[in-house]
Amino acid sequence: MLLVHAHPDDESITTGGTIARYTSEGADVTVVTCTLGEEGEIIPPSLDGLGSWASDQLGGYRAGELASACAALGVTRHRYLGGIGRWRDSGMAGTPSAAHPRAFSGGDPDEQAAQLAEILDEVRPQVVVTYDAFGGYGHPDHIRAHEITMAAAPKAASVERVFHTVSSRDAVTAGLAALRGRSAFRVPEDGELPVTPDETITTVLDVGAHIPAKAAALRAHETQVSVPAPPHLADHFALSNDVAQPITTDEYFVLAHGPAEGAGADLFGGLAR
Ligand SMILES: CC(=O)N[C@H]1[C@@H](O[C@@H]2[C@H](O)[C@H](O)[C@@H](O)[C@H](O)[C@H]2O)O[C@H](CO)[C@@H](O)[C@@H]1O
Ligand SMILES: [Zn+2]
Repeated sequence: MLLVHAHPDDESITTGGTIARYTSEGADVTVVTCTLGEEGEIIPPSLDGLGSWASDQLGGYRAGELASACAALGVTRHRYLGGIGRWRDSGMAGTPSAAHPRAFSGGDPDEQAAQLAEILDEVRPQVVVTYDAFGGYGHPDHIRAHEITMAAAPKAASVERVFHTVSSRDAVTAGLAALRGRSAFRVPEDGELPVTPDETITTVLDVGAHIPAKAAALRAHETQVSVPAPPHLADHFALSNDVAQPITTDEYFVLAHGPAEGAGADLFGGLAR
């Protein structure tokens, strides 16, 4: 399996349970991260001086967070698209950082797809995972990660399936309902978080046994993610916007390429392993 993510933290937020489950089952799992997350906000006040508005050292710091998160998930190998530092976090849609000469979303998509194809040829994954066409929630780097993955992965000789990682409307609604009145974070209204209608989801992967590993990986991204401290059950987290998001015991996917037979509860279902 190979997963293509835009920033350090996405691998844990959207697919942390999936990575932990498959590595625990002995699968070879590669994470490709396209940027260093240089334009991120910073949660701990003591680390604020790392920000792009100050010393601009956040990218290097997040590389360390990512290494810790990958270790917590048992990731087999990690690659930066084009090599570490080649592409820079573009910032949220409409922010000036998109004009940076190394901004990922402003780069040549053909060059970026070729860089990904090089990693696919090296690693030879059976299954590839990335975001849907909206990038999950519209971040320009997530959208570009989707675009280059869909350009490169279906053509790669080893790739049998490509999935989009999505959030289930029903699971998010139920998760938020269980948080109301007991979370230190703001619990959003139904419909406020970007979700996928459950009738379009093709694969529901049970990751309930791997929530501790996912929570440890989320906590490794201390500049981006807050997870309630134990002994609280790690059933939710918040980003720097302090908006509660449920940690669900399933992770959800839409099959975008390859055979559907056997893929309902296992990304490798029905494939020779
Ligand atoms: C999960 C994810 O993709 N995070 C991105 C995102 O960070 C968000 C952004 O700073 C937003 O302004 C905040 O309100 C929100 O809380 C953050 O999660 O965008 C960052 C800048 O491109 C990126 O570094 C971060 O990884
Ligand atoms: Zn991201």
